[in-house]
Amino acid sequence: MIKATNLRKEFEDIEAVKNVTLHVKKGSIYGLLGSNGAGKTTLLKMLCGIYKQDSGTISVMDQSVFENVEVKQKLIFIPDALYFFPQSTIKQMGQFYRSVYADWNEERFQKLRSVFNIDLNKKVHRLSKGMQRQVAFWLTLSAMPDILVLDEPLDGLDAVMRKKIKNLLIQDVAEREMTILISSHNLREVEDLCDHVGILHKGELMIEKDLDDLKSDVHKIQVAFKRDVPMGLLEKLNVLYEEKRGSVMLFIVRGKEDAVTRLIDSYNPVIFDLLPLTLEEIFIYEMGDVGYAVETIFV
Ligand SMILES: Nc1ncnc2c1ncn2[C@@H]1O[C@H](COP(=O)(O)OP(=O)(O)OP(=O)(O)O)[C@@H](O)[C@H]1O
Repeated sequence: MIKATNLRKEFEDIEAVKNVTLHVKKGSIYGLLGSNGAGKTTLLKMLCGIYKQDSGTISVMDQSVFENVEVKQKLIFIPDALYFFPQSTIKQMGQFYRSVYADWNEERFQKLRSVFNIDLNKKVHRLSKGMQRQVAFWLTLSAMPDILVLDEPLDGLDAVMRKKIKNLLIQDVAEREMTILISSHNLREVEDLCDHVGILHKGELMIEKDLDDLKSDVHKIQVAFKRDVPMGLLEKLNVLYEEKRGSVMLFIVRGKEDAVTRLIDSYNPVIFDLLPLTLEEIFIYEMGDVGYAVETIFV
């Protein structure tokens, strides 16, 4: 759905995006993670056709996106800093969106009143920051985009509203294969939403991963044996990290759950637990140096 190859963007003295290649598949939710100043906003703006890249290619729905009205009809970008017309009410903003987006769904707009629960006749500028963000989602989801690009979208929303909005997004992905590209400086905030993750660090995409693969392939195990850990076992385990805690060993291993379990059971352990890992742990253990370099996005 979105394909970018060797993208580069420079501002005066800084190379904000360096040679980034990225692919977002139709119907997936791709989390673009990175610390402050990593280049997320710059990259998103290029992918939405707001900035023109200095070099590299971008294809959105198999077309170029820059100054392409047809593609922009189907793609909505919710920026970090929201913009609404001065003095406009939610209703008036809705009328504007309806005039711009051919797929505007009035029925949905009305239905979503019960989710957002804000008076349609309120001027958007008089609403709180979090409420303005809710209005941005309300308008966007009523415009039924095929692609949704979100720059730090959950900032300023309370926990209940975050959950509601995440559910609405997942519903659109499940029901009509909407594609979402979402940036965040916080992995935990989006890990329950994304199926793919890319980590941008100092303008470079360091890692791109399918989260399901990651989660099913890395495990934490606690194990103890009557004597020392059998030598043969260690040779067969793909150990990413190990630590001795008294008589219990903690290992982070890569491999399928069944295979790891069978292998350890065959050595008759006295204690054996296989525990789930958080994404944070997976990144830190599996990515080694890179994991540590991007630690700031786990805060
Ligand atoms: N319009 C601009 N003019 C000059 N420099 C810019 C401009 N926009 C971004 N930059 C620089 O490019 C780098 C990347 O900025 P960008 O806003 O893309 O990062 P980000 O990952 O979105 O950061 P944050 O999480 O803080 O929003 C920064 O060093 C920033 O100062």
